[in-house]
Amino acid sequence: MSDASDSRTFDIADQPPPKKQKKSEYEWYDRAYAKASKYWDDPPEDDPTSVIAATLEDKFLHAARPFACTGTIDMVGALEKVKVYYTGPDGEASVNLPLNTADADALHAAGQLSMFGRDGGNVYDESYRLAREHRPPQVAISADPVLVGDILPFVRQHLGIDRPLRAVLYKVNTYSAGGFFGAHRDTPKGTDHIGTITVCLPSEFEGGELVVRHGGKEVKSEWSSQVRPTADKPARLGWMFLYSDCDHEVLPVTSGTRVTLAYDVFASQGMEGEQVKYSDAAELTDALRAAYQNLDFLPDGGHIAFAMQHSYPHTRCDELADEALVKEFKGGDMVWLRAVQDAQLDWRLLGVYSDSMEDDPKSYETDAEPYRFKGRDLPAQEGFMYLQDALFGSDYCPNPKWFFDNKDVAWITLPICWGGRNSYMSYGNEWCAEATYVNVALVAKIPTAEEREAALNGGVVVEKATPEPKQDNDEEQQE
Ligand SMILES: O=C(O)CCC(=O)C(=O)O
Ligand SMILES: [Fe+2]
Repeated sequence: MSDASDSRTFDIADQPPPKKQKKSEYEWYDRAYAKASKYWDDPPEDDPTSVIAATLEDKFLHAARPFACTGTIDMVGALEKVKVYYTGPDGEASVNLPLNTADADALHAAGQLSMFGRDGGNVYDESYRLAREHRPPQVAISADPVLVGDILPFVRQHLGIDRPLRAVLYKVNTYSAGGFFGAHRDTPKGTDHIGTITVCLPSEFEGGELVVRHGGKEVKSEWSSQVRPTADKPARLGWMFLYSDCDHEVLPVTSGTRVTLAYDVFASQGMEGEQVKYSDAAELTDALRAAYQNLDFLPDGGHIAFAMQHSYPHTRCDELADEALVKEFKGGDMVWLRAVQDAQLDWRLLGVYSDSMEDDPKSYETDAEPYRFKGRDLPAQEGFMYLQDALFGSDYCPNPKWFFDNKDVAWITLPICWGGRNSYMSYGNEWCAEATYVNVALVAKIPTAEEREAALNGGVVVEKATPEPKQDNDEEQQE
């Protein structure tokens, strides 16, 4: 396992910073920051709120889910005679699997140079990505390994994804000796774009491990030794699924030619009414209820904040960002949401952004400073705001009325990555203006001890309030 600080994010703001605002408009923010930092910097051990927040953090982090899974498929039956067709310099060509050295080299030689997304377009930069590619319809495979190998049902079961998945072949990557692809996230191609599947074709190569990192953990492929046939084993395909917001890289190929199929994986939307029961959500709900009922916890009232552990694709067109976004929640984030909903807390989803990224257009470089929280050391100038108000306009438009009412914020889980504020273009394996990753925190309101006591005695249930209309926010801002 590598050091957690290895992870990098690649969203860089492409727009000018938001207009300078009058001092008075920042006051709510400074107050809230001062209050919130009480729980990040040396939380006092004799403070019940800090102790309960730490217990909750422990329980919530424990409910994390895998972010990637990997396996192999024997090349028997429908895969035994599979062919890859491609357009080469002399027209149409085809190769059999397992790839012999001459065929793998010819496939590589016929490919286009691979670019990647940066600074509002695709660039070719061999210090970051050295690979070639073929894209459909210039490439095709006679039997689809994702279907034949039943990869999608396995992924759904292993990662606890309750929606049907669809995999679309995006391209064929080839890497000769020295080839690699630096750490990146896969550019979202829509709000339903959830993951990536890479299938490694059998050929002779060494190195070229695909490494996926998330939240301080890593999953690594072992394909160079797994895919080639031996005396007693058929050739195999290696595969990996990853949530595409997770950082991943292809380590240098040390010899031979490595060939992979890259698929974009989409999750079906509109599956309401089919809620899966998460057994660990019940335990988290109980912990939240216990905290709520403990009148020593945030006695003056305030908020608890959970930074979601995955980033989510968001588009300019999402009007109801909260509702649209929670439907896309991945892994443990869905369990956390369910727990907060079941505890009937009044919650909102707020964007988590880093201003500092705007100053560093080179953060895609592999030696760039990672943007990640270290412990509870939250940088001072971070903003939390309504997604629909804040993301794409340049207006810095928080909603102090609901959120920053000068109350304490106890952070239960902290963000592990985030994008720049107002960052629209995404930086990843391909430039795409369709959607961008956002990082969000689920923030729930905790009434004062007095209010909670009254509610508990009267059996009053605290319900999620409907979001305030935008003009209310504007009025509040102008006051
Ligand atoms: O070739 C691989 O294993 C992964 C390639 C990749 O990450 C990409 O094309 O985005
Ligand atoms: Fe990738």
